[in-house]
Amino acid sequence: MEAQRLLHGFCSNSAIPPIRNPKKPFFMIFNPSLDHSKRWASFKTHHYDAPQTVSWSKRRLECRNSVENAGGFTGGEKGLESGIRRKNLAVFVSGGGSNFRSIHEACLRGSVHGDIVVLATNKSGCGGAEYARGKGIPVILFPKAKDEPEALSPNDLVAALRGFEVDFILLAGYLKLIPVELIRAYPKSILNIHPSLLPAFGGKGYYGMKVHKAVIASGARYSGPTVHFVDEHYDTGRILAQRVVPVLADDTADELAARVLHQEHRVYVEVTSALCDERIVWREDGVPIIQSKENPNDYS
Ligand SMILES: Nc1nc2c(c(=O)[nH]1)N[C@@H](CN(C=O)c1ccc(C(=O)N[C@@H](CCC(=O)O)C(=O)O)cc1)CN2
Ligand SMILES: NCC(=O)N[C@@H]1O[C@H](COP(=O)([O-])[O-])[C@@H](O)[C@H]1O
Repeated sequence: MEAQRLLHGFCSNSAIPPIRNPKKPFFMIFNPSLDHSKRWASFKTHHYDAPQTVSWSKRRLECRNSVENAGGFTGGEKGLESGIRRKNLAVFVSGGGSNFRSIHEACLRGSVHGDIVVLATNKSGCGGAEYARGKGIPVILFPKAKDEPEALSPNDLVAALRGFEVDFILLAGYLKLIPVELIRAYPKSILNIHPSLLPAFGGKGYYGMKVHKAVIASGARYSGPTVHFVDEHYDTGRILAQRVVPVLADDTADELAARVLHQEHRVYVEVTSALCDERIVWREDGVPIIQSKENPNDYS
């Protein structure tokens, strides 16, 4: 039976082919969370304006799901009224963990349809780890270091995250390079927040206050957080969201850091909400965009 449904979300997973040129009538989405017979669905785009003037805000993506009611979309499961399954999140921290706490609180109040099921850190005594222990969230150590002998190897880390049935990984002030084993195990499913407008002021050596000091020293008039997908290198993955704050003439690095951090807490919760709602869409040119929660016809 062909079920036509407006699909409010897309799994952000490398198995999903990019959205074809929206001016063309059909493209395919591969939803790996469904069993084999139900994974492909074709989508038809409807244009409200003449094709040459169509903009993302005017385009409605309609899923013509040519399969039976696919698992994972039934309302009867522990899913939302839209039938989208609640997601399991892993967060990686190295420090105080204010972004981690902000996302955890959003999960608890229902702003994010997900649960943080595990925290990973390279610093077992950091603030984020202490907060996790206080909330009953398991803490795992990665990577191995001389002062953390019980930490995990990359393959053990992947196995541990699979054991927690993690869907998405959020880096939040984590200061070590994520290994390729984890990136291959979680394609298009690892995000990071960086405290500058990438690609500026990113890469090896750019973390924490070093970033804000470099921004001020450069004379840049604007800064702000970037949320991006993680690839094998520091800060070079696909940009998903940014927010802009002014850099004031007399700003100290601490004042700029506080202004940026306030926006980090907001944008990371918004992005994590979109991730869990499957509202992240991959454009044909490989750029990820976010479907608005309020208006499914709007993207940013
Ligand atoms: N594979 C990836 N791993 C990580 C990424 C990424 O984009 N791809 N992002 C970082 C977070 N980050 C910036 O957002 C970042 C963190 C740390 C460094 C850095 O230079 N680290 C130092 C070591 C610092 C320390 O141990 O105290 C270094 O590697 O020499 C740059 C950018 C998280 N992982
Ligand atoms: N390059 C990575 C980097 O600099 N990340 C930054 O570390 C801070 C962590 O704060 P938090 O522990 O309070 O969330 C945040 O400002 C985050 O952008």
